[in-house]
Amino acid sequence: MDWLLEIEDVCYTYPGSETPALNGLTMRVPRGKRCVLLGHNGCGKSTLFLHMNGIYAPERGVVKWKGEAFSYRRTFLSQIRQKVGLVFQDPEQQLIASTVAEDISYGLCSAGLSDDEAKRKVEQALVRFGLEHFRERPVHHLSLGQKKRVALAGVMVLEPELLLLDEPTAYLDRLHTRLLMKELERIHREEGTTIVMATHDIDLAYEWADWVFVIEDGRLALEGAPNEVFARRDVLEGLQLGVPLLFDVWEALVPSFFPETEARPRNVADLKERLARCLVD
Ligand SMILES: Nc1ncnc2c1ncn2[C@@H]1O[C@H](COP(=O)(O)OP(=O)(O)OP(=O)(O)O)[C@@H](O)[C@H]1O
Repeated sequence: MDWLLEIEDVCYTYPGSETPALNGLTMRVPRGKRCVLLGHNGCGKSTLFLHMNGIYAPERGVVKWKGEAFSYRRTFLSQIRQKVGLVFQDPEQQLIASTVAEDISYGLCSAGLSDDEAKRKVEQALVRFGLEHFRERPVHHLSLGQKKRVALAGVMVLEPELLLLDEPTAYLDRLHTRLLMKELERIHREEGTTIVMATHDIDLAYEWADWVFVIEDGRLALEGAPNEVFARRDVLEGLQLGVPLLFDVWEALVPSFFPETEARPRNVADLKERLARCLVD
């Protein structure tokens, strides 16, 4: 496999803390994949993201971009932050400009785009995230979910090669979760963006991802294709993470309705279709 970003034996302990947040973590992000990062509160997901775009430097271990170790010099860091976009869990940490349109255009202007080109991209992003009516709104007048959408738009408009999303659906309602997932699908398909999403939504993880990482106590506990990872019910239940609802439903239907050899459905629509066919037969 072709790795975009590699984390090798990385350790990191916050000042004043006795327990390491990352404790010998080794993992590789496969290029072009939609990856999810699963794990309990406090297992180290956000700390890992902060290492992946060079905001934090590891105490021990190495982070590599396309096989090259991070150097942490100013020029290297400014280049890596153009390639690796990070949307923080808390949008309040991300928003800087006074209005929504200014905030989304902030990174584009620093990237040296012409005013016309930046304006065109900002308009597109406003529509894609359902923010067209908030264009001139002061950022501090927005709800938390609206702020989260502005933060997502402001990073995604920069078209990073690797997009890191720390719980992107937190605070989003159903409609805006769907809009976000549609947008992630589009950038993955059209621009080949590699995406890593930290989430607690195991059902969304199963339907969306093509690679899954499970982190526990600052280390990699499990990784692989969703069907392989979620088949490890023993490990996932031992970690109190559980398995996707579709897995449980499928197991209740096999073998009475479907043979054990049949591949598992990846989403609800797929299951509905198969059930309809099965009931007609
Ligand atoms: N600024 C900080 N100072 C001290 N300790 C911290 C700091 N930030 C995080 N930690 C600790 O580091 C560990 C890892 O935290 P991190 O935020 O990376 O977890 P997480 O997996 O992202 O959690 P969540 O699912 O709740 O977002 C936790 O034990 C946390 O308490």
